[in-house]
This record gives sequence, C-alpha cells and structure tokens, in this order.
Amino acid sequence: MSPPLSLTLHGAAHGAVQILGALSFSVAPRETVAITGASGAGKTTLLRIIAGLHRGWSGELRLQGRLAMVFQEPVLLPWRTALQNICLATGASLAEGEAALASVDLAAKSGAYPDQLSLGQQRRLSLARAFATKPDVLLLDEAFVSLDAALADEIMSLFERLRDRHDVATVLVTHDAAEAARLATRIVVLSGQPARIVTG
Ligand SMILES: Nc1ncnc2c1ncn2[C@@H]1O[C@H](COP(=O)(O)OP(=O)(O)OP(=O)(O)O)[C@@H](O)[C@H]1O
Repeated sequence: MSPPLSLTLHGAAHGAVQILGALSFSVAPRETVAITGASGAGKTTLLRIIAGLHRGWSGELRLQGRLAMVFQEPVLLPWRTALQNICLATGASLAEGEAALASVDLAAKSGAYPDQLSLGQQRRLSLARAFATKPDVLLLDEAFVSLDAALADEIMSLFERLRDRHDVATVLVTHDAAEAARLATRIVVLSGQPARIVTG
C-alpha cells in the first residue's frame, strides 16, 4: 500500500530566492516525522508545500485521504463557540463535537468563545478540531511553542493520546530537539542554502 504522504521536491523558492533544494520523503500511517533545522532553513515552507499553501515549487506531491493542519497561532472563528468551531469546520455532529472537546478535556468550555479561552485551551481546541476531521495526514507547525513547560507537556500528551487512537501520518515542524525526540518516530533535519535533508 502506498504511503498517505510522499513528496519528491526538485526545489522551492520565495520569489527569486531558492529556499529548498532537491529532497524527498514519505510518511507511513502511524508514523510521526519531525522536521527540524535552523531558523530560516525552510521548515514551514516545506509544511506549507504539503498543505497546498505555497506555490513556488516543483516536484511531485502524493497525498491520500484527508489532510488537517494545526498552526502555531490557533486559527479559530472568534464569533463561534468552541463547539461550533469544531462542528462548523469539520461537519461533525453535535455529539461528535462534544466528544472531540472531551478528548482534550474541554467539555466544560463548549459554549465559550475563543477570546474566553487561554492560549493552552485554544491550542487544545485546535488539536481537537484537527482530529475531528479524521485526518489521514496531520501537519503541525510549531504547535507546542510559547507555552510553559508543564502546559507544553500536557498538550503533547493529549496529542500522543489522540494520535495513538488514529491511523494518522503526522509531520510536525519544530525547532525544539526535546519535542522532536519525544514525539517523532523519525527526525528529518534540513540544512544548507538551499536546504536539503541532511539526516532522516
Ligand atoms: N512570504 C515570504 N516571502 C519571502 N520570503 C519568505 C517568505 N516566507 C519565508 N520566507 C523566507 O524563506 C526562508 C524559510 O522560511 P521558513 O519560514 O520556511 O523557515 P523556518 O525553517 O520555518 O524558520 P523558523 O524556524 O524561524 O520559523 C527564510 O529565509 C524566510 O525569510
């Protein structure tokens, strides 16, 4: 069976500046690949290529099934409650939305609006919404940064619990070596200009 995600990149640029060189990788179901590398190496650009959010690249991307992405800043509808943020975005029923909230310990906040939630709660809501789409491929862009250590640990545990319930292939971008070592089954390191995979 072919993997849910495989990418063969000839190169990628922002305008005239070549950011990424030739590289390729694929991710199998239940695998978590961490993309690491120095600031500016092109990690987010690589993730945005996979998500279809960056146009300046050539190569071949094969994606099978549904894709969900969690951004560094939670992207939530401010005028909708936590429950509506899940149901409207994913097509989940109210019962499924409630279950998704419970899976990230937010059952008591279903009627709260995003600005009534802490950053940690907004992150948990984003994670719940991503998993509520039942994704085959999940992309996480620095989803655990800007949180204190205890909160980051708690949200990583929630992610691990949700991931282990789904046959999802995950690609996460992080500059945090400890986070990569904890969460990833494989670590891909980007380096150079244009960047290539130096380990992975
Ligand atoms: N919209 C843009 N227009 C022009 N250049 C860009 C744009 N977005 C990113 N870049 C440049 O592309 C390079 C790679 O950026 P990218 O955000 O992919 O790196 P990164 O590895 O994710 O960095 P960081 O760890 O700091 O978030 C950087 O040199 C950056 O300045």
